[in-house]
Amino acid sequence: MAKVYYNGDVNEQVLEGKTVAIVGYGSQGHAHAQNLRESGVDVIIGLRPGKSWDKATEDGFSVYSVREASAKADIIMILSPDEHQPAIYKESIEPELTAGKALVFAHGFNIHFNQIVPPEHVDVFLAAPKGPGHLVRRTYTEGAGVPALIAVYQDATGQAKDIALAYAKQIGAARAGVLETTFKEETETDLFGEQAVLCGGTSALVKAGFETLVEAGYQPEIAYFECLHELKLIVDLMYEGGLEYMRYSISDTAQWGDFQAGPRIVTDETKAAMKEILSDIQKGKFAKGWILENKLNRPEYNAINEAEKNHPLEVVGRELREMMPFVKASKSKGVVANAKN
Ligand SMILES: NC(=O)C1=CN([C@@H]2O[C@H](COP(=O)(O)OP(=O)(O)OC[C@H]3O[C@@H](n4cnc5c(N)ncnc54)[C@H](OP(=O)(O)O)[C@@H]3O)[C@@H](O)[C@H]2O)C=CC1
Ligand SMILES: CC[C@](O)(C(C)=O)C(=O)O
Ligand SMILES: [Mg+2]
Ligand SMILES: [Mg+2]
Repeated sequence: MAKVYYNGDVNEQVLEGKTVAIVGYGSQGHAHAQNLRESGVDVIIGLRPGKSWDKATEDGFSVYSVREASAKADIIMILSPDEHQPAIYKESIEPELTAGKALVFAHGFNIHFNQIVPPEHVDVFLAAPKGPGHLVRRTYTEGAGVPALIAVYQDATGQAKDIALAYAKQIGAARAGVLETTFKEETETDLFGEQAVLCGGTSALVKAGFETLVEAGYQPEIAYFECLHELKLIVDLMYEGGLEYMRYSISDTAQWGDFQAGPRIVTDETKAAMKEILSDIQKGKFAKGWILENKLNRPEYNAINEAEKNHPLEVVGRELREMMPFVKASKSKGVVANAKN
């Protein structure tokens, strides 16, 4: 059984007297910065001039160039997009990495796939929330938290694990649970989870269900509610009490349908595809493709992104959400206001 750390297991005093620089003020960046500050940590922000710089300034932070912030900080957390991190690191962070500082990641991609190679005299660790940044922030303000993983890649000070735990605690994660892992395990499981289940698998399932109903002549609005909107309500039940609680709440008819239809949808073939996806991640094939796609300025990413925005599911969804103020309310909490460019 994995050891899970909670608030009482963690000594946050190791962060006392230390300055944390958060590089990037997007989904994870704004959440880490605001949660750490409210937990009493000294936080500064590293950015290039632009929208995020203005937002972080508006939110009351001292904002510097990434180089200046890296020079001032003891702990440098890189929360810019994975694909920009190697260049930002080389140009603005590496020159300021004096002995005893800590370089921190929320995802292990660039260390695990050797895109960033830090000097031996710094701590390198991971504090990776297992949830979207806007929920890292929202749950913190509600007195709860999103669980996180920590991992130590280099321990130059002998304190890397304690600092990692304290960091995770101060963003609110130890309210929910913090687990120790390795960069390899975090990177491979995170990529697998988002591709096969959480994002890729779920989006494809929702779209296929919607298309099946609409192609059979049913109203798109009904198909949207059935295949997308209600998914959140079902997943909320799973989140609160596992599959058992979800099945307790749904009708027996639905539960029988679940048992009968589930294995016809996710077949041995689907599982074989999942194994292939995992293998591509483990062998570095996915990473290589993503790095190349970025070098070419994302031709495929941009084309698919545009087509997806115009999918009938998205068109009808935008219209229906306009009529649901409680759904739109999440925008004012920052989910869309802080969205990526
Ligand atoms: N999104 C999530 O919820 C999760 C993300 N992670 C990890 O967290 C890290 C951050 O991801 P995420 O929060 O999605 O990132 P975002 O895409 O939200 O980050 C955007 C931020 O990075 C800044 N940025 C972009 N390029 C540069 C640059 N060249 N110099 C300085 N700042 C720059 C942007 O500023 P500007 O406005 O100037 O463009 C903006 O503030 C990644 O490692 C990711 O894998 C881990 C768990 C979940
Ligand atoms: C599920 C996607 C994620 O891994 C996350 C929010 O945890 C990400 O990279 O954004
Ligand atoms: Mg993740
Ligand atoms: Mg991820």
